[in-house]
Amino acid sequence: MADSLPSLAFLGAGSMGGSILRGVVASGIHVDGGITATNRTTEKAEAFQGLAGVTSIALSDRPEGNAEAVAGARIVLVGVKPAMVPDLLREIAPHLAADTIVVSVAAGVTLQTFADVLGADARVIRSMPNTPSTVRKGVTGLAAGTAATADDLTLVRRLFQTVGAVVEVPESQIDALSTISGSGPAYVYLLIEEFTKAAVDMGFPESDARLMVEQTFIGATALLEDSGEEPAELRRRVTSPKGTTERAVAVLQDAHLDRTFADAAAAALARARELAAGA
Ligand SMILES: NC(=O)C1=CN([C@@H]2O[C@H](COP(=O)(O)OP(=O)(O)OC[C@H]3O[C@@H](n4cnc5c(N)ncnc54)[C@H](O)[C@@H]3O)[C@@H](O)[C@H]2O)C=CC1
Ligand SMILES: O=C(O)[C@@H]1CCC=N1
Repeated sequence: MADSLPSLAFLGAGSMGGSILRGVVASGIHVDGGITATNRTTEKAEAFQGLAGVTSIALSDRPEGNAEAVAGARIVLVGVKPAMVPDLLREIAPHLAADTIVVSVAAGVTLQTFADVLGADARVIRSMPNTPSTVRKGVTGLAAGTAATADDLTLVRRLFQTVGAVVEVPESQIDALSTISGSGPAYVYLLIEEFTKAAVDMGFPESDARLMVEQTFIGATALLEDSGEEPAELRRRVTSPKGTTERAVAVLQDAHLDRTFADAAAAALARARELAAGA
């Protein structure tokens, strides 16, 4: 792993940009020239004040903040909502150096959209990270634009490896990756919420229900990571023949989780295509 990163600008450090920023800071990696984050409001900007090596700008106080952040950065992360990306790119285009690497985290926004605004020579890499990047357990997909060099991709891979695992894919697959690992944390939290309701319905106080469910998810996934076993084998070890788990798993399988997850991913993919079309 590299021991330093070049200067970073996070334009839009909300849920996602903020997660990457916090993960990078938590990693302790040295960032040559530091990190600048911009957000619209002072409230959002204050969330990053006091973080070592981070300059946090509220655009409400400093309207030129994005231009300032870009001027000092080697890697610029575009972390605003998809519909806001073209306007932001028009704003920063005059301030980008020829070798600035622009990294998008926006769902659905294509490399072509970036090239349309920044020009075909702009060095753009599409990323699709997820929020566990905050605790350096993220998964990030990367797809490089044609003008990005191999060294650019190496630098950006290094950035995201400081906050988790990295998967390189062609751009044609990045929206599909988003439906799995980008959105995936939300699916996991939904399962936790619903499972907790089942525990409360069995008479447990909310606090005990939460502890049982959350520690079960944390423990089961930690065991998966630590053991290196297949999930199916770990499930088998819980499921005694003719025992209680077998009955519960049969009910879950009857609910066609396989089809439900496939349908959910397909719905997310359809929405990514709408976003790509500017909807
Ligand atoms: N939330 C998630 O789990 C993931 C989000 N993404 C992508 O990340 C992007 C941001 O999503 P979230 O972080 O969820 O939204 P968010 O609303 O939490 O963050 C967006 C931030 O952008 C700031 N902002 C708005 N206009 C700005 C401007 N002109 N200049 C600088 N900052 C500006 C806002 O102050 C806000 O803090 C989206 O494009 C989304 O597709 C990608 C992967 C996962
Ligand atoms: O919901 C969204 O559009 C973004 C992309 C993946 C996760 N959050």
